[in-house]
Amino acid sequence: MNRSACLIFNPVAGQGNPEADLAEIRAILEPELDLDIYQTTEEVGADQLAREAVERGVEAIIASGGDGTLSAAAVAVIGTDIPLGVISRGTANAFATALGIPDTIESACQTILQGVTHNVDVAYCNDLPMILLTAVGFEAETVERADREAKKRFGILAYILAGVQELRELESFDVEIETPDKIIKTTAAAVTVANAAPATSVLAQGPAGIVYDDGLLDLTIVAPNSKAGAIAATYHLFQTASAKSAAERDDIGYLRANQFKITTDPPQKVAIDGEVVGTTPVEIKCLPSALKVFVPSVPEVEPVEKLDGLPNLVIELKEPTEE
Ligand SMILES: Nc1ncnc2c1ncn2[C@@H]1O[C@H](COP(=O)(O)OP(=O)(O)OP(=O)(O)O)[C@@H](O)[C@H]1O
Repeated sequence: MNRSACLIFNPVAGQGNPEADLAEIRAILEPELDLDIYQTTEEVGADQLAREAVERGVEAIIASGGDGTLSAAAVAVIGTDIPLGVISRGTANAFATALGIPDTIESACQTILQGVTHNVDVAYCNDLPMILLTAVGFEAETVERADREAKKRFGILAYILAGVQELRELESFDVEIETPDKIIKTTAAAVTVANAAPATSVLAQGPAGIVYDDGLLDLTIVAPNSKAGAIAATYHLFQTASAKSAAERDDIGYLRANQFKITTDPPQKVAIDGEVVGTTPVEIKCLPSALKVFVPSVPEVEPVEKLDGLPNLVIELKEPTEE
Protein backbone atom coordinates (compact mmCIF):
# COMPACT_ATOMS: atom_id res chain seq x y z
CA MET A 1 0.00 0.00 0.00
CA ASN A 2 1.24 3.50 -0.82
CA ARG A 3 2.03 5.99 1.91
CA SER A 4 -0.54 8.78 2.12
CA ALA A 5 -0.23 12.53 2.56
CA CYS A 6 -2.36 15.63 2.63
CA LEU A 7 -1.20 18.22 0.07
CA ILE A 8 -2.09 21.82 0.93
CA PHE A 9 -1.66 23.98 -2.17
CA ASN A 10 -1.86 27.78 -2.41
CA PRO A 11 -2.99 28.58 -5.97
CA VAL A 12 -2.02 32.27 -5.79
CA ALA A 13 1.51 31.95 -4.37
CA GLY A 14 4.54 33.18 -6.29
CA GLN A 15 4.82 34.14 -9.91
CA GLY A 16 4.51 30.71 -11.57
CA ASN A 17 1.59 29.00 -13.28
CA PRO A 18 -0.40 27.26 -10.52
CA GLU A 19 -2.11 24.68 -12.77
CA ALA A 20 1.21 23.63 -14.26
CA ASP A 21 2.83 23.57 -10.79
CA LEU A 22 0.10 21.36 -9.36
CA ALA A 23 0.21 19.04 -12.37
CA GLU A 24 3.99 18.68 -11.95
CA ILE A 25 3.67 17.93 -8.24
CA ARG A 26 0.99 15.32 -8.88
CA ALA A 27 2.97 13.71 -11.68
CA ILE A 28 5.96 13.20 -9.39
CA LEU A 29 4.24 12.35 -6.12
CA GLU A 30 1.10 10.40 -7.08
CA PRO A 31 2.85 7.27 -8.37
CA GLU A 32 4.22 6.77 -4.84
CA LEU A 33 1.89 8.64 -2.48
CA ASP A 34 -1.88 8.65 -2.03
CA LEU A 35 -2.47 12.40 -2.09
CA ASP A 36 -5.43 14.14 -0.56
CA ILE A 37 -5.34 17.61 -2.17
CA TYR A 38 -6.74 20.78 -0.58
CA GLN A 39 -6.36 24.27 -2.06
CA THR A 40 -6.21 27.32 0.16
CA THR A 41 -8.69 30.14 -0.43
CA GLU A 42 -8.85 33.70 0.82
CA GLU A 43 -11.14 32.46 3.62
CA VAL A 44 -9.66 29.06 4.40
CA GLY A 45 -5.93 29.26 4.92
CA ALA A 46 -3.16 26.69 5.19
CA ASP A 47 -3.33 26.93 8.99
CA GLN A 48 -6.92 25.68 9.11
CA LEU A 49 -6.41 23.02 6.43
CA ALA A 50 -3.30 21.71 8.20
CA ARG A 51 -5.02 21.68 11.62
CA GLU A 52 -7.92 19.68 10.16
CA ALA A 53 -5.46 17.27 8.53
CA VAL A 54 -3.73 16.75 11.88
CA GLU A 55 -7.12 16.03 13.47
CA ARG A 56 -7.88 13.46 10.74
CA GLY A 57 -4.62 11.75 11.71
CA VAL A 58 -2.85 12.06 8.33
CA GLU A 59 0.51 10.34 7.86
CA ALA A 60 2.20 13.46 6.45
CA ILE A 61 1.39 17.02 5.42
CA ILE A 62 2.89 18.54 2.29
CA ALA A 63 2.57 22.30 1.96
CA SER A 64 3.10 24.11 -1.32
CA GLY A 65 3.05 27.88 -1.54
CA GLY A 66 4.98 30.89 -0.39
CA ASP A 67 6.53 31.40 3.02
CA GLY A 68 3.15 32.35 4.51
CA THR A 69 1.58 29.04 3.49
CA LEU A 70 4.59 26.99 4.58
CA SER A 71 4.84 28.62 8.01
CA ALA A 72 1.09 28.28 8.59
CA ALA A 73 1.15 24.57 7.76
CA ALA A 74 4.28 24.04 9.86
CA VAL A 75 2.63 25.58 12.90
CA ALA A 76 -0.12 22.95 12.82
CA VAL A 77 2.36 20.07 13.09
CA ILE A 78 4.55 21.55 15.86
CA GLY A 79 4.82 19.04 18.67
CA THR A 80 3.16 16.24 16.65
CA ASP A 81 5.07 13.41 15.03
CA ILE A 82 3.56 14.23 11.62
CA PRO A 83 6.30 15.11 9.13
CA LEU A 84 6.00 18.22 6.95
CA GLY A 85 6.95 18.21 3.29
CA VAL A 86 7.87 21.58 1.80
CA ILE A 87 7.34 22.55 -1.85
CA SER A 88 8.25 26.20 -2.00
CA ARG A 89 6.65 28.33 -4.74
CA GLY A 90 6.84 31.81 -3.24
CA THR A 91 8.78 34.97 -3.85
CA ALA A 92 11.49 34.78 -1.25
CA ASN A 93 11.53 31.01 -0.46
CA ALA A 94 13.11 31.82 2.90
CA PHE A 95 11.50 28.87 4.67
CA ALA A 96 12.94 26.20 2.36
CA THR A 97 16.34 27.87 2.06
CA ALA A 98 16.69 28.30 5.82
CA LEU A 99 16.05 24.60 6.39
CA GLY A 100 18.25 23.43 3.51
CA ILE A 101 15.30 22.18 1.43
CA PRO A 102 15.60 22.57 -2.35
CA ASP A 103 13.28 25.18 -3.86
CA THR A 104 12.54 23.67 -7.25
CA ILE A 105 9.36 21.60 -7.49
CA GLU A 106 11.20 18.57 -8.87
CA SER A 107 13.89 18.43 -6.14
CA ALA A 108 11.45 19.33 -3.37
CA CYS A 109 9.18 16.44 -4.40
CA GLN A 110 12.13 14.02 -4.60
CA THR A 111 13.14 15.12 -1.08
CA ILE A 112 9.69 14.15 0.18
CA LEU A 113 9.71 10.82 -1.65
CA GLN A 114 13.10 9.91 -0.17
CA GLY A 115 11.37 9.98 3.21
CA VAL A 116 14.28 11.24 5.31
CA THR A 117 13.08 13.45 8.18
CA HIS A 118 14.86 15.69 10.67
CA ASN A 119 13.57 17.35 13.84
CA VAL A 120 14.25 21.09 13.86
CA ASP A 121 13.75 23.68 16.58
CA VAL A 122 10.92 26.19 16.57
CA ALA A 123 10.30 29.12 18.88
CA TYR A 124 7.42 30.99 20.44
CA CYS A 125 7.30 34.77 20.31
CA ASN A 126 4.70 36.09 22.75
CA ASP A 127 2.97 32.69 22.42
CA LEU A 128 2.89 32.94 18.61
CA PRO A 129 4.86 30.21 16.86
CA MET A 130 7.94 31.21 14.90
CA ILE A 131 9.89 28.90 12.61
CA LEU A 132 12.43 31.29 11.12
CA LEU A 133 12.83 34.67 12.74
CA THR A 134 11.35 37.59 14.55
CA ALA A 135 12.31 41.03 13.24
CA VAL A 136 12.04 44.11 15.46
CA GLY A 137 12.31 47.56 13.88
CA PHE A 138 13.74 48.04 10.41
CA GLU A 139 13.01 44.65 8.86
CA ALA A 140 9.50 44.48 10.27
CA GLU A 141 8.73 47.80 8.57
CA THR A 142 10.20 46.52 5.31
CA VAL A 143 7.97 43.44 5.36
CA GLU A 144 4.92 45.65 5.73
CA ARG A 145 5.91 47.78 2.76
CA ALA A 146 6.42 44.86 0.35
CA ASP A 147 2.76 44.15 -0.41
CA ARG A 148 1.34 41.35 -2.54
CA GLU A 149 0.79 43.55 -5.61
CA ALA A 150 4.38 44.76 -5.54
CA LYS A 151 5.64 41.20 -5.01
CA LYS A 152 3.66 39.95 -8.02
CA ARG A 153 5.16 42.68 -10.19
CA PHE A 154 8.70 42.84 -8.94
CA GLY A 155 9.34 39.54 -7.13
CA ILE A 156 12.26 39.64 -4.71
CA LEU A 157 13.00 43.20 -5.89
CA ALA A 158 9.89 44.32 -4.00
CA TYR A 159 11.63 43.55 -0.71
CA ILE A 160 14.76 45.38 -1.81
CA LEU A 161 12.77 48.42 -2.94
CA ALA A 162 10.85 48.41 0.33
CA GLY A 163 14.16 48.19 2.19
CA VAL A 164 15.66 51.13 0.34
CA GLN A 165 12.52 53.18 1.04
CA GLU A 166 12.76 52.19 4.68
CA LEU A 167 16.43 53.19 4.89
CA ARG A 168 15.54 56.73 3.94
CA GLU A 169 13.52 56.97 7.13
CA LEU A 170 15.91 55.05 9.33
CA GLU A 171 15.15 55.60 12.98
CA SER A 172 16.96 54.16 15.96
CA PHE A 173 15.38 53.10 19.25
CA ASP A 174 16.55 52.23 22.74
CA VAL A 175 16.45 48.50 23.38
CA GLU A 176 16.79 46.28 26.43
CA ILE A 177 17.54 42.62 25.79
CA GLU A 178 17.25 40.12 28.62
CA THR A 179 18.65 36.58 28.42
CA PRO A 180 18.65 33.95 31.19
CA ASP A 181 22.00 35.32 32.37
CA LYS A 182 22.25 39.00 31.40
CA ILE A 183 20.53 42.26 30.50
CA ILE A 184 21.92 44.31 27.60
CA LYS A 185 20.93 47.92 26.92
CA THR A 186 21.85 49.74 23.73
CA THR A 187 20.51 51.75 20.79
CA ALA A 188 19.60 49.91 17.58
CA ALA A 189 17.87 50.24 14.22
CA ALA A 190 17.07 46.53 13.93
CA VAL A 191 17.04 43.57 16.29
CA THR A 192 16.50 40.14 14.77
CA VAL A 193 16.08 36.86 16.61
CA ALA A 194 16.61 33.83 14.37
CA ASN A 195 15.90 30.16 14.87
CA ALA A 196 16.67 29.47 11.22
CA ALA A 197 17.44 32.02 8.51
CA PRO A 198 18.44 32.03 4.87
CA ALA A 199 21.55 34.04 3.96
CA THR A 200 19.26 36.61 2.31
CA SER A 201 17.89 37.59 5.74
CA VAL A 202 21.00 39.70 6.16
CA LEU A 203 19.92 41.46 9.34
CA ALA A 204 19.85 38.07 11.10
CA GLN A 205 23.38 37.16 10.09
CA GLY A 206 25.55 38.57 12.90
CA PRO A 207 27.07 35.20 13.84
CA ALA A 208 26.75 33.82 10.24
CA GLY A 209 25.32 30.35 9.89
CA ILE A 210 22.19 30.07 12.02
CA VAL A 211 21.89 26.52 13.37
CA TYR A 212 18.28 25.33 13.42
CA ASP A 213 18.69 22.27 15.59
CA ASP A 214 20.89 23.43 18.47
CA GLY A 215 18.12 24.39 20.92
CA LEU A 216 19.29 28.02 20.75
CA LEU A 217 18.33 31.30 19.09
CA ASP A 218 20.69 33.85 17.54
CA LEU A 219 20.05 37.54 18.16
CA THR A 220 21.64 40.18 15.90
CA ILE A 221 21.67 43.90 16.73
CA VAL A 222 22.31 46.36 13.91
CA ALA A 223 22.98 49.85 15.24
CA PRO A 224 24.21 52.22 12.52
CA ASN A 225 24.36 55.93 13.38
CA SER A 226 23.62 57.21 9.87
CA LYS A 227 21.97 56.09 6.64
CA ALA A 228 25.38 55.58 5.04
CA GLY A 229 26.32 53.47 8.07
CA ALA A 230 23.13 51.44 7.65
CA ILE A 231 23.99 50.67 4.05
CA ALA A 232 27.58 49.78 4.99
CA ALA A 233 26.45 47.54 7.87
CA THR A 234 23.89 45.77 5.69
CA TYR A 235 26.47 45.25 2.96
CA HIS A 236 29.01 43.97 5.50
CA LEU A 237 26.46 41.44 6.80
CA PHE A 238 25.70 40.36 3.26
CA GLN A 239 29.40 39.79 2.57
CA THR A 240 30.23 38.06 5.86
CA ALA A 241 27.14 35.84 5.60
CA SER A 242 28.12 34.82 2.07
CA ALA A 243 31.62 34.02 3.33
CA LYS A 244 30.13 32.24 6.37
CA SER A 245 32.14 34.39 8.77
CA ALA A 246 30.81 36.43 11.68
CA ALA A 247 30.23 40.19 11.40
CA GLU A 248 33.09 42.40 12.59
CA ARG A 249 31.77 45.98 12.62
CA ASP A 250 31.31 47.92 15.87
CA ASP A 251 27.72 48.75 14.94
CA ILE A 252 26.79 45.06 14.70
CA GLY A 253 26.42 42.84 17.77
CA TYR A 254 25.19 39.30 18.24
CA LEU A 255 24.58 36.76 20.98
CA ARG A 256 23.08 33.31 21.45
CA ALA A 257 20.62 32.09 24.11
CA ASN A 258 17.60 29.84 24.44
CA GLN A 259 15.32 32.78 25.24
CA PHE A 260 15.19 36.57 24.93
CA LYS A 261 12.97 39.30 26.29
CA ILE A 262 13.11 42.47 24.16
CA THR A 263 11.75 45.83 25.26
CA THR A 264 12.14 49.01 23.19
CA ASP A 265 11.54 52.70 23.59
CA PRO A 266 9.59 53.77 21.60
CA PRO A 267 7.67 50.54 20.85
CA GLN A 268 8.68 48.97 17.52
CA LYS A 269 6.85 46.85 14.95
CA VAL A 270 7.43 43.12 15.22
CA ALA A 271 7.27 40.68 12.30
CA ILE A 272 7.31 36.92 12.82
CA ASP A 273 8.31 34.86 9.78
CA GLY A 274 7.48 37.76 7.48
CA GLU A 275 4.12 38.78 8.95
CA VAL A 276 3.75 41.92 11.04
CA VAL A 277 2.03 40.77 14.23
CA GLY A 278 2.21 43.69 16.63
CA THR A 279 4.70 45.75 18.57
CA THR A 280 7.31 45.28 21.29
CA PRO A 281 7.77 44.11 24.03
CA VAL A 282 8.31 40.48 23.00
CA GLU A 283 9.46 37.34 24.75
CA ILE A 284 10.92 34.64 22.52
CA LYS A 285 11.65 31.08 23.65
CA CYS A 286 13.18 28.19 21.75
CA LEU A 287 11.33 24.88 21.65
CA PRO A 288 13.98 22.31 20.70
CA SER A 289 13.32 19.64 18.03
CA ALA A 290 9.58 20.35 17.88
CA LEU A 291 9.07 20.20 14.11
CA LYS A 292 9.64 17.16 11.91
CA VAL A 293 10.42 18.02 8.28
CA PHE A 294 11.42 16.04 5.20
CA VAL A 295 14.99 17.01 4.34
CA PRO A 296 17.40 15.95 1.59
CA SER A 297 19.21 12.72 2.46
CA VAL A 298 22.46 14.34 1.45
CA PRO A 299 22.60 17.99 2.50
CA GLU A 300 22.77 20.43 -0.41
CA VAL A 301 26.35 21.49 -0.88
CA GLU A 302 27.27 24.81 -2.38
CA PRO A 303 29.20 24.43 -5.63
CA VAL A 304 32.89 25.26 -5.21
CA GLU A 305 33.39 25.82 -8.89
CA LYS A 306 31.46 27.66 -11.59
CA LEU A 307 33.00 28.05 -15.02
CA ASP A 308 29.99 27.73 -17.37
CA GLY A 309 29.37 30.80 -19.46
CA LEU A 310 32.97 32.11 -19.51
CA PRO A 311 34.02 33.32 -22.97
CA ASN A 312 35.95 30.86 -25.16
CA LEU A 313 35.87 28.31 -22.36
CA VAL A 314 37.91 25.14 -22.84
CA ILE A 315 38.31 22.61 -20.03
CA GLU A 316 40.82 19.79 -20.49
CA LEU A 317 40.68 16.95 -18.03
CA LYS A 318 44.15 15.67 -17.11
CA GLU A 319 45.14 12.07 -16.54
CA PRO A 320 45.39 11.40 -12.79
CA THR A 321 49.05 11.58 -11.78
CA GLU A 322 50.71 9.04 -9.49
CA GLU A 323 51.86 10.58 -6.23
N1 LIG B 1 -7.11 31.00 -3.23
C1 LIG B 1 -6.62 32.15 -2.72
N2 LIG B 1 -7.03 33.35 -3.18
C2 LIG B 1 -6.54 34.51 -2.68
N3 LIG B 1 -5.62 34.56 -1.66
C3 LIG B 1 -5.20 33.39 -1.15
C4 LIG B 1 -5.67 32.13 -1.66
N4 LIG B 1 -5.05 31.15 -0.96
C5 LIG B 1 -4.24 31.76 -0.06
N5 LIG B 1 -4.34 33.09 -0.18
C6 LIG B 1 -3.55 34.07 0.60
O1 LIG B 1 -2.17 33.86 0.30
C7 LIG B 1 -1.38 34.32 1.40
C8 LIG B 1 -0.18 33.43 1.60
O2 LIG B 1 0.62 33.55 0.47
P1 LIG B 1 2.01 32.83 0.42
O3 LIG B 1 2.91 33.33 1.47
O4 LIG B 1 1.79 31.37 0.33
O5 LIG B 1 2.54 33.27 -1.02
P2 LIG B 1 3.33 34.58 -1.51
O6 LIG B 1 2.87 35.74 -0.72
O7 LIG B 1 3.24 34.62 -3.00
O8 LIG B 1 4.80 34.17 -1.15
P3 LIG B 1 5.95 34.93 -0.36
O9 LIG B 1 5.42 35.10 1.05
O10 LIG B 1 7.14 34.06 -0.46
O11 LIG B 1 6.09 36.22 -1.06
C9 LIG B 1 -2.30 34.37 2.60
O12 LIG B 1 -2.43 35.72 2.97
C10 LIG B 1 -3.64 33.85 2.07
O13 LIG B 1 -4.72 34.55 2.61
